[in-house]
Amino acid sequence: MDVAIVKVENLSHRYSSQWAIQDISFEINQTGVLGLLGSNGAGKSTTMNIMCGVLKQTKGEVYINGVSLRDNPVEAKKHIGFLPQKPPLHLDLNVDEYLTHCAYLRSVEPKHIKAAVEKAKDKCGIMHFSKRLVRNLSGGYQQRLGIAQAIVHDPKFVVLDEPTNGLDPNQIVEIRNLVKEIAVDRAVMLSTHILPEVQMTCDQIRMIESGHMVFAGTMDEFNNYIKPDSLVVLMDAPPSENELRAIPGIVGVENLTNKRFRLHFDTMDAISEKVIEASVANGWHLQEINMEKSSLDVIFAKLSGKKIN
Ligand SMILES: Nc1ncnc2c1ncn2[C@@H]1O[C@H](COP(=O)(O)OP(=O)(O)OP(=O)(O)O)[C@@H](O)[C@H]1O
Repeated sequence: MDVAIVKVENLSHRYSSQWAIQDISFEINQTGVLGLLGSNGAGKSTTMNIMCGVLKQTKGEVYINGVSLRDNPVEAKKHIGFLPQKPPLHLDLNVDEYLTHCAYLRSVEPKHIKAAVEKAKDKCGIMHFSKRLVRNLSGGYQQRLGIAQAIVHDPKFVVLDEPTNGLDPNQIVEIRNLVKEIAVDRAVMLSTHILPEVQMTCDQIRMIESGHMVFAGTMDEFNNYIKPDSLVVLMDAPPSENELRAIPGIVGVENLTNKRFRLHFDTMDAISEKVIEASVANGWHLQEINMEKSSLDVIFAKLSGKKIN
């Protein structure tokens, strides 16, 4: 069986007397972007810092590519790249000097450093800035450089802490695309507060609240965490509300505007088909039919308030 890229086992951490996270467990088995969500103070940074080997956990284990971060930190860290919220840039070095320094710190073999630097620059679209001082790069290119330093040693696991923070809208789009690109052949864990960013970038979601894991699943599962219970329909020749209420599965009808109705249902079992069939059979001239899904904000709020057992 293939070894997990990351395995987190019963991770708990206490700052003085206060538990910041408790009993967090999950695995990352595939490449792609995993979003780590949670309100302020939920425990995301604590979890990420432990997973990057920056903070030593009170309890539990983290394995990176099967290597224990506690027992063999040097070996485990060869497989980890990290871009903290504040990129660790050396403003007085040029791009090549800085990346060479990072590759050296990351134990890339000296004979492979030049190629590793070129590859990271190429991946991050900063080839043309090789000799530019880091301080003279724009915010977006500094962030690209931050990502380049996180992948210069070609790690299997990369952690990015709010990588689009402080960027302008164009730079944000570019960095999101870059994050998706680097996640093609490695696992990327992304912490962000921006829910549309999560939707656009992430394949998997883990959500922490008050130090506990409250959600673990795919982006689709997160999107559908709150089951829809209504449809909005537009009909050119609508029947009475009573006739709509008589469709099997429909339990309530709201007249929204002229010819537009919200239909509440109790079970999703082929409900759209039932409405369409009734419309065709009775000549109601159905023009539009849309399932009403909860927004990410509503799902996030519901999970944030989830009771911890
Ligand atoms: N160095 C520290 N000493 C004591 N308590 C800490 C320390 N760092 C974090 N905490 C506490 O641990 C809990 C989790 O904090 P953490 O920074 O991991 O949350 P977070 O989800 O990353 O929050 P944010 O989104 O605001 O960065 C919070 O209650 C926080 O106050």
